[in-house]
Amino acid sequence: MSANGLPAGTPPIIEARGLHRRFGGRRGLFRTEPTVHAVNDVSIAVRPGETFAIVGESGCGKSTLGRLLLRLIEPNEGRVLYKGRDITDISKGEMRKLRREMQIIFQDPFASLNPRMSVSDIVGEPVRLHGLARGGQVNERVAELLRTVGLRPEFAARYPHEFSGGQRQRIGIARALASEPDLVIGDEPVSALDVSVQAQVINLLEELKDRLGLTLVIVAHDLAVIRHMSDRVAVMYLGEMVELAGVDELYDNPLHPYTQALLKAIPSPTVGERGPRELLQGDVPSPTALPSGCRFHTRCPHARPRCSSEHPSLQAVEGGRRVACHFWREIADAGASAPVLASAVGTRREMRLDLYKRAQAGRVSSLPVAGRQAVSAQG
Ligand SMILES: Nc1ncnc2c1ncn2[C@@H]1O[C@H](COP(=O)(O)OP(=O)(O)OP(=O)(O)O)[C@@H](O)[C@H]1O
Repeated sequence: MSANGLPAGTPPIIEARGLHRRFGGRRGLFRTEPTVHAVNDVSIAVRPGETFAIVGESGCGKSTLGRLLLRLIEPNEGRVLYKGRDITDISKGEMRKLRREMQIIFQDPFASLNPRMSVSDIVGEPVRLHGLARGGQVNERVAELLRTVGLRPEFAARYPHEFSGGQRQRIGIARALASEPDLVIGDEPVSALDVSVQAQVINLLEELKDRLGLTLVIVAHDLAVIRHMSDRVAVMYLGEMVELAGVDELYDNPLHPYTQALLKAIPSPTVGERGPRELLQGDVPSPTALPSGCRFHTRCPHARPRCSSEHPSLQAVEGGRRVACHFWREIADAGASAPVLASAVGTRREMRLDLYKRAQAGRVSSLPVAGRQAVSAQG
């Protein structure tokens, strides 16, 4: 076995090495625009066939990292490797060819589909573009793709506004699958959907992943969703990866105080089932004025003087885990990682029940209002 957990000689399907991405910083006549440090020195290696999740609060750089992996935006520093090949500097033409293998599902199924295109054109476009079928075969392929995502082939003649949120996301998934990709990045693929529909779309993604042998990278802020479907999880805070672990290890025994806080903030399906939900104190500092030392020290309940002066490196922990905290071992020894979380987040079946109960209780506060109103119960 190699360091990334793959049999020796098998490259990760996608790999980030020391990626940095900054926005802004332009000099004007009278003032310089602040620089946003969106992604700072992030390295990950995704194994073929796994579901790899990237989680964290809004603004922590998850989406930027997802887009860097697909080269939809360029890094300021660092490299991106696809199946062992360095694709950081390849030409636009070469990248276009590779796009067939690397697809993205966007968060907002209302904004991501062209309202003037029929479903047949939306799903058929990548099929034609990549020369995967011609003439009447394109329509056959569109019908097959619609069936694959649980939609009726007759829907091909309709337009996006005729569908519910869940159905639109299925159309987005069909489009992503149309080019027969190996790697699909889902950028918050269910967070704009009603909670009752979220479970259906998650189940669909899982099923398609197994059936089509895909690798999934899921970007999300909802840890309950991630628990259900991922193999490994990278937790990000202010542009940095602070913890990386297998999903069960992370949920049963989170090591980083930020991961612990995120898990404690997951709403419980039943009041009294576990301790009170503890919301993370304070706001995320601005990515234009990063705190010194550990970036989480301004909100960390375990912070000590060293945390504000010395930046913690990402340390290797047993079992391929990584954590960036000076005091993770002492915190774990003191029992602060709250093992109650294991049962609180629960098994796959409990997770479905959790999503269902949260929907019943109307606990969908993280959803955009437009998404909530427009989604029908059909999914
Ligand atoms: N094109 C851009 N121009 C300027 N700043 C940007 C741009 N894209 C992202 N940012 C900033 O970079 C930081 C990280 O953004 P990013 O969207 O990657 O975070 P995120 O964790 O995915 O958050 P969200 O879930 O809200 O999308 C944020 O401060 C954001 O405002």
